[in-house]
Amino acid sequence: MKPAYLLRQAAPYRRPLLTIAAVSLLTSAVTLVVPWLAGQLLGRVVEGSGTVAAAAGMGMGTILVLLVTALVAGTGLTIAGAILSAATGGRILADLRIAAHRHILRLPVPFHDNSNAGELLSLTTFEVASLSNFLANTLARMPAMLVTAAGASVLMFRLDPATGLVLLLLLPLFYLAVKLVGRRLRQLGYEARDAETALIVLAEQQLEMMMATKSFAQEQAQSAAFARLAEASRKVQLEQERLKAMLGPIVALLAGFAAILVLLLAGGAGEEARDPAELFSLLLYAALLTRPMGSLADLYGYTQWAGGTLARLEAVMAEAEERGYEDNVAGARRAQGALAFEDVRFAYPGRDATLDGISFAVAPGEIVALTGDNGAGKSTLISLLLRFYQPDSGRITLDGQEISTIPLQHLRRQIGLVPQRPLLFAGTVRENITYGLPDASTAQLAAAVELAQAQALVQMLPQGLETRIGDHGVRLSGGQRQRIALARALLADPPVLVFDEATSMFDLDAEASFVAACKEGLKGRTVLIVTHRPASLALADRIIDLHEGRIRTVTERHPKGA
Ligand SMILES: Nc1ncnc2c1ncn2[C@@H]1O[C@H](COP(=O)(O)OP(=O)(O)OP(=O)(O)O)[C@@H](O)[C@H]1O
Repeated sequence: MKPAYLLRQAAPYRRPLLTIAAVSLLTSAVTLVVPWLAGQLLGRVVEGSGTVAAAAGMGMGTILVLLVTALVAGTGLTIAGAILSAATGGRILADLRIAAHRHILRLPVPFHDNSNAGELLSLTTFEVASLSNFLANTLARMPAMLVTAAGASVLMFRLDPATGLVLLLLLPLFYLAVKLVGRRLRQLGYEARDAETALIVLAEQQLEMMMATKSFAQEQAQSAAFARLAEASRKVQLEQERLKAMLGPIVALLAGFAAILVLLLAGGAGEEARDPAELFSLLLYAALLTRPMGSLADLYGYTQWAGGTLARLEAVMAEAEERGYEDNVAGARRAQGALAFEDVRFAYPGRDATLDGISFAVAPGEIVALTGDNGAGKSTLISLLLRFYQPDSGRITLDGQEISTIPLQHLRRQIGLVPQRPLLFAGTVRENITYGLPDASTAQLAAAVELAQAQALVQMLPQGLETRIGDHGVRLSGGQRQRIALARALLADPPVLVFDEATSMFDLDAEASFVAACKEGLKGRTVLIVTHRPASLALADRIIDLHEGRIRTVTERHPKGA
């Protein structure tokens, strides 16, 4: 674990963490006083005199009051410490989650291409939870645990030096045992986390593939795959819990044996009879010592394990965010919509160039169709325009300004994209359409629905725009989903519209009618249409045909001035 990163994470919570540490130190001070007072009380009860207290002139009543006060204070402090730890742990958890999630949303598309959604999910949910628990509970309470252990040892040593000697001899043995078991615990912690993450990843993937599983009748195979992972996770967790279950009590037992030994030595060694008050205190201190010893062993493994999670979190947080985020782009000027690609070349990492030597310009208000074989690079070209990826060379401009210099969100808000596979979420039709413009007016909504040829669909739905779709709602057909995605892009009325096979699932009549409506409704907007279908091609002023990443032909359908 890198302590510097840990300290940075803990820095904003310095105050509550220090408060927890202070409260637990106080608790441990009170805890250390109790055995002594109890010993004195016992001495009074048995013999009528406790040596030290008697010397200090303390009466039995005073001792009783002090003892009760210490017990009540100890209880109060323990409760306060637990609540404080829970509150601080919760705060750290929420903050870490929010920060990690915000960061993940801002990471570039290539990062998401190469990472697994399930792994990110597990990092921001249960892994971060264990980390915040570690910071607030384990780390903040460690000083108190050490102080209790050290305090009990020192006080025992003062009461009886032979005790101290035995303790000193036991210490290296104890350290060795803790280190060995702690190492195994750390390994098991890693394995348990990996097993649990693999399970989440598979479950997520299987839920997404539900219809494929059913149509290929693969339920048994998929169940078996899940069962294997669930079983693996159970086994690791069992081993982990078994070790944990044994560790604390066994260490406590050994410490207990040591205490008995100490008592025997201390009780029998001296020529004079021991003061029963001292003996009783000694016994209580020995009992007190057993608790932190067990916890310290557990702590060692846990610290190592939390370090692993921290390293994963650190790796994700160290990934650079997309360049060009500006928090306030609301006031930026609407673009005219002139686009230009100038000798653009682009290759996905580790692959040959997907696009090469791409040059073309689109004037504001022009409609340009991109066509070409599967894999020719059409969607990639659109991705470059939206700055999902950066060209390796060449320039892409909007209104003459290179897009890499335009604030990212402003650029993207100038472009209404309808992707090949519309992404709709479980919510109402209205929520889905207004996704990019949550405060759209009724008139804007109605216009977008009409232009997307979605009125008939909305009227047909049981609660119109308020009908829930997706999970717990109505399932829509491919063409219906496309209409909603179209309405979503048209709603904000951006100066540039990009339709990537946006009407590929429309029936022919519907497509022809959409094309006709677009001719009228999209006047003045720059439109890029990726399509193979004649009705959409008929809409275009120009058709650019791509072949293996290069422009093969350009067909002017409505030559300028004609
Ligand atoms: N994220 C990615 N990482 C690596 N390679 C990719 C990625 N996305 C696409 N490709 C590759 O880039 C090439 C062009 O893909 P693209 O989706 O741009 O083609 P397309 O012309 O839109 O095809 P289609 O008509 O089938 O939709 C393909 O060979 C594809 O495998």
